[in-house]
Amino acid sequence: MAATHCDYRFISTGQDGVSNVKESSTQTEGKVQGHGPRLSKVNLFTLLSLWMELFPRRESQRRDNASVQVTGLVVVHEQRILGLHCSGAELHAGQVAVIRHGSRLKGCDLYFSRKPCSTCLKMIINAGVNRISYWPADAEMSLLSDKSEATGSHLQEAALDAAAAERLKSCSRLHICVLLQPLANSMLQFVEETSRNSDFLSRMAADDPSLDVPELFRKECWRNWNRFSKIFVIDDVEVHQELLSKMNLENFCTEPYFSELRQHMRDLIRILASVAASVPVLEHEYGFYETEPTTSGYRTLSQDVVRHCIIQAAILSYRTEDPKVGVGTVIWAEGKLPQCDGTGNMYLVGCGYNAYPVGSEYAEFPQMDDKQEERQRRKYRYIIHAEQNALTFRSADVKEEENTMLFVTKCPCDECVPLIHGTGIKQIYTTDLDSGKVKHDISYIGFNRLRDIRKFIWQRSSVVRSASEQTATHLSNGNLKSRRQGDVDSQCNKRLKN
Ligand SMILES: Nc1ccn([C@H]2C[C@H](O)[C@@H](COP(=O)(O)OP(=O)(O)OP(=O)(O)O)O2)c(=O)n1
Repeated sequence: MAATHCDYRFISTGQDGVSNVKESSTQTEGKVQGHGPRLSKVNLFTLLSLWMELFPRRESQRRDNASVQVTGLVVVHEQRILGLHCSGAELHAGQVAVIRHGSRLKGCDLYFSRKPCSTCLKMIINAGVNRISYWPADAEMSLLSDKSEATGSHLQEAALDAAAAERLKSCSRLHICVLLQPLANSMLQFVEETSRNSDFLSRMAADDPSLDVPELFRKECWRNWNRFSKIFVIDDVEVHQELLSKMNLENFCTEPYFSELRQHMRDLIRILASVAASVPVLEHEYGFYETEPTTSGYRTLSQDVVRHCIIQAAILSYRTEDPKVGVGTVIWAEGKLPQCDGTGNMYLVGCGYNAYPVGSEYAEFPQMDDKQEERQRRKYRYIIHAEQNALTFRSADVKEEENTMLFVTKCPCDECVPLIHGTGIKQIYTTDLDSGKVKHDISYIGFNRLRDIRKFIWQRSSVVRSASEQTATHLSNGNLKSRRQGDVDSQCNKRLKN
């Protein structure tokens, strides 16, 4: 499919090979073929911007003005993520980016979950940003007439804002466009299958073999899809076309571009729904809990924020280069600056996924795992782990006086544990499915021995655990089994299955 407009581009890797936005990826270019399907960088950044819009927020971070919508933002410099943001109570996402990055925005690409308003746009243009991409649904200044508070005057303001945004766009050299790429073949299926087999769901299956994990996963996907599609997909085709026209995207309204656009949007939302289902919402039953609670001065995050960060890591894992196992990491710190972001005082330190060394060519390094008898032909000595990439290419330093937290989708291994420790990370949020094991050429022994970092592990909640411990009793067959364990398990299962 051809690019449909000189400024607004819907990037296709299709028949005519249009690729006006070349993926000048650092460590991964040219290695897509031959591996399992992986997310393109454009889609990865787009998905992360949508997910940032959904960052859980406290009452004090909520916006009062319903016609200005919460917006997620990913700041990218030379294909690397510098910041993950969302609007705060007072500030729009674009304003947050200006406050957080200042003149470092020069040359950056910004991925917004909604078309930014003119107030943000003028500052972003002024900062010398390279490119802005936004999700082609409703704008930050809502253009939808059925918004409860969108009275006539709000809509008038929104129309004026859209006109100003157009004028700013046409008078600047900045590319403001819609970047979406069709997913690689079988990507949806691959994400569904791997998310269903996530370490988080596998931990639950190991805890309770009678748990119907596929069914739990299916329900979570469905719940997520219903929620996300209401926010990110305009159900009514005519309303969507009208919106696109208001944003000067009429070229998308013609067929077959319009149907293709909607299909790509829905596909990405399905990806988001599956990845989010890999860590199900099971309040009071499962969560990230500290195994050996310490009395460190730092507060612990709420379960919904932890889950949000873990899912950021899970999204990143779909950019892996490992032929079999994708791992993602994000590192966040709690800063001392006043809260301006919708994330409170949290800021991104770094993020990464497992991949071969930067600049390596396709198949330059061994790709086999333990199935290859000859150990020198296995991948393990060549792959850079997610944590290693996140630490190496971090966008901020780790400060001794701040609480820096690492979120990773697989238990840190013995190669990474000393690095994490040495960097000054204060908290780790992960799964311990592999902890204490030596699997193939990777050892996961050191994680248990880590003492001065607080570890929060995906597990049954302490309420459920202590209920079973208190009533532990020996059954006649000699196994230690809780008397009430059966009741608790079945209650838990009932809720999980409902
Ligand atoms: N905290 C971690 C743990 C692992 N890895 C990476 C290193 C490898 O690229 C991959 C693990 O590879 P394996 O194929 O050995 O994975 P498993 O042992 O999980 O596979 P399986 O259990 O299916 O044998 O994950 C990572 O980046 N960060």
